[in-house]
Amino acid sequence: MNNLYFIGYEAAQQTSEQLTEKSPLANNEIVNNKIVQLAKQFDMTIVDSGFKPVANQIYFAYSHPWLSLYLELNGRVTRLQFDLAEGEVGFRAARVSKSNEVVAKAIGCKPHYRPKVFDATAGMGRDSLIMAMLGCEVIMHERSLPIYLLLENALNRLQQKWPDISACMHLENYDSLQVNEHWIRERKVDVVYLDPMFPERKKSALVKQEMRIFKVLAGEDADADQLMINTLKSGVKRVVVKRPKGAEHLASKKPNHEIIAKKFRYDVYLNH
Ligand SMILES: C[S@@+](CC[C@H](N)C(=O)[O-])C[C@H]1O[C@@H](n2cnc3c(N)ncnc32)[C@H](O)[C@@H]1O
Repeated sequence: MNNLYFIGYEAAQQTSEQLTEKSPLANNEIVNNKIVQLAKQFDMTIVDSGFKPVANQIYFAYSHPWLSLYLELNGRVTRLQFDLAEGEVGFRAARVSKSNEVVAKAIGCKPHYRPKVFDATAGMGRDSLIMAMLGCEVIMHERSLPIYLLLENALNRLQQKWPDISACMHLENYDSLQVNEHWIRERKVDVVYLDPMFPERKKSALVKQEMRIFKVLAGEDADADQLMINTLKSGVKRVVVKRPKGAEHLASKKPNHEIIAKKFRYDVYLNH
């Protein structure tokens, strides 16, 4: 998946037929500037009219302030955008309860203490948002470039709505497997949070086409055990792993304790 193409926002349609229509780049300065800037930064091609979407190629469209990704999967072109401040995600985030959130217990929040968290598998940024809402500083790593770009765009929109919260969320396009003891110490990380993909999620959450596309972009996270081993070696005080109920422990490491939530569980490891 090395080829990423930008299309103008006029081309931001949802079906293959519509995508093949003539679609000149929008005559809109903000939109054009944003597309040109991203295309330059990430070495992408700008496609502005009369193209056919190719299976497994990723297309982006920017319609200020939304970045959308289009991917053809099984003959259907689907659009993917990330919400943080908007929709259900924003609604839930606005109602975060400082005392009742399960994640607050898992990461070790206390009445006058908020840990600095490193979310090593940022994804759609939803868990990071909840932790930032709880008052934590969160460093977020996402290694998939398309997912990173969508998340960065969602964070930009979050900044308009909740600037104080977005100021606590620091996203980097980086592979967390590279993180070591020195980095953890230098960035003053108290807790590492891991939520790698889990194949069995296919049956439940991944039924939606958007979630299938997310999985194509992120892959299976087959190296999650290695990430866990590296994380424990980094000497961080606490590691929290989000797992589906009934799943094995990452790297077969038994946690110090488990917190069971409605749909998943948290494995908590304390590093002494
Ligand atoms: C299940 S999703 C995380 C969902 C996230 N907790 C949320 O609330 O939206 C897993 C994400 O972690 C990313 N990921 C997996 N291993 C990684 C690594 N070693 N470094 C950076 N990102 C990683 C994947 O690309 C994927 O986007």
